Amino acid sequence: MYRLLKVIYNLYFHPLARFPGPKLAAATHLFEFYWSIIRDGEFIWEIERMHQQYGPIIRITPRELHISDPSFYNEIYAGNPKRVEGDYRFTRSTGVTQSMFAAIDHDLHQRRRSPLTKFFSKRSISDIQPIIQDKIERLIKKLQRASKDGSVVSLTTLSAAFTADTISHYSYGVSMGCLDGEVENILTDATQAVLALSHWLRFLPIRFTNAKKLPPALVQKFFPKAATVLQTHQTISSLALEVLNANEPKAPHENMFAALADPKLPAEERNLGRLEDEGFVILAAGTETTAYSLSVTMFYLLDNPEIFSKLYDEIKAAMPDPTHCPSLSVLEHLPLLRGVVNEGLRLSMGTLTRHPRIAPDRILQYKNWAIPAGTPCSTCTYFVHTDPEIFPNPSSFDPYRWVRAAEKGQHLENHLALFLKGNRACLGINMATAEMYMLTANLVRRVKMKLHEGTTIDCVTPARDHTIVVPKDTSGIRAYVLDVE
Ligand code: HEM
Repeated sequence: MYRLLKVIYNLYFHPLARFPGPKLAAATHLFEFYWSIIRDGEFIWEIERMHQQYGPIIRITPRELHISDPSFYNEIYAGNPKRVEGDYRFTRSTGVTQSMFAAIDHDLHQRRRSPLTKFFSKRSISDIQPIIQDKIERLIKKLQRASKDGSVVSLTTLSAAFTADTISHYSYGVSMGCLDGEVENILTDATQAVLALSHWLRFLPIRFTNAKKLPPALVQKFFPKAATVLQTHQTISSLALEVLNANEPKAPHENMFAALADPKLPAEERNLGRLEDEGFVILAAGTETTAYSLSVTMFYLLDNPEIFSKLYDEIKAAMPDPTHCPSLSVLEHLPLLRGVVNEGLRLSMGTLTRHPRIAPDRILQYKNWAIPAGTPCSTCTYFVHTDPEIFPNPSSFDPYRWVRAAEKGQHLENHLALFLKGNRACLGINMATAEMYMLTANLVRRVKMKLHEGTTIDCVTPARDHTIVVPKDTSGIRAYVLDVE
């Protein structure tokens, strides 16, 4: 009876009752459940279809709107001083409830984010170029070995090993060492395992570490992926404990864990659970997305030899000695490299999911529609990055579109939406782009590769939303290494 009344309320009396969209989506969350869970991450394609039928603003669940109009983007993803809140059904989707990402309230989110912002400023990232270059050298050694023994390499796995080693080294001072032995990356396995469940977690609030209460042998036998997640949590947990229990506390500027354990922070903000969750978010966020963007960029470069060769010439002129990479600021000013990085970021999409934001204290006016305060609203990056008005012929890899726009003084980069905008945007933008510029420049300048026959456009074609992008073919970007300089 209650459910029936709720459906009637949702359809006829809810503040969103007059917004366009299918009745089923407005009536019940089962519609979202079907497309996200039964159809395993295909809600985005249903949202695309709904926009074609109902126009730019649609009600996609009983309580949520999706707006596909780039001109409204900055209203949803607003910056300070506007208050912007997270949506509990989304923030719980990673199972890490005490992180900054999961802080719904605007002020709490800003308080959690602020001790970490200095680590990700342009200047701080410019200072860690030697760390990034060190990981690149290790990766190139692996490629050298593959060129000698003729083995096929997975650029997807190697990119994730590179990003995992870089962020672990930078965030708490110890590299995970994925590039040192046989490439093993429990972090990337754990992230993918958690994110594959992200739609379930919108419906069922679970904190992953609760699984710790189960006997480890049982978890390993019946939920091997959860076991990987727990293993990662345990690594992070022991690092957090070390920092919290240190006799001589490290200075907060030494590394991110030390900053999170700063005695000046309120006690409730520096307990073990909080450090574990924030640690997991930083490591996971710093690994998977950038790695995917890197491997997508390499796919398109290897698939377009003419562009590759022009880029090689540009980089060679700036990097005559292949073992001496120029500074980040020099790389960022190479027009074609900049176009390649931007185009790789655009086509990789970053995430395929929707990132809802709530304006808690104001009505958002979209054309004739007054969106009530407190309504979760989103615009998926995919719709911005494939908008033909902004990016003509959007599915083609055309780095020159960025070069042409820059020459005309157009700010096409304003439409690069994968890091989102506003005060809850990605904290790691500078780090992600530094890794993209440096690894791409080094690989193009120093390594001759050829795509494996089984690596096709399907390997970079978005198919499912597991928060991150799951491509049509999940076998990864594989290549032969012909020569290394
Ligand atoms: C291509 C690479 C990357 C993409 C596409 C990306 C994308 C995003 C997005 C969309 C969000 C917003 C999530 C939300 O609240 O709805 C986010 C948040 C975040 N990202 Fe990234 N990210 C990337 C790389 C990185 C890197 C390298 C780091 C380094 C640690 C990082 C750290 C974070 C953190 C800590 C947050 C939470 C920010 C907050 O809640 O205030 N990201 N990222």
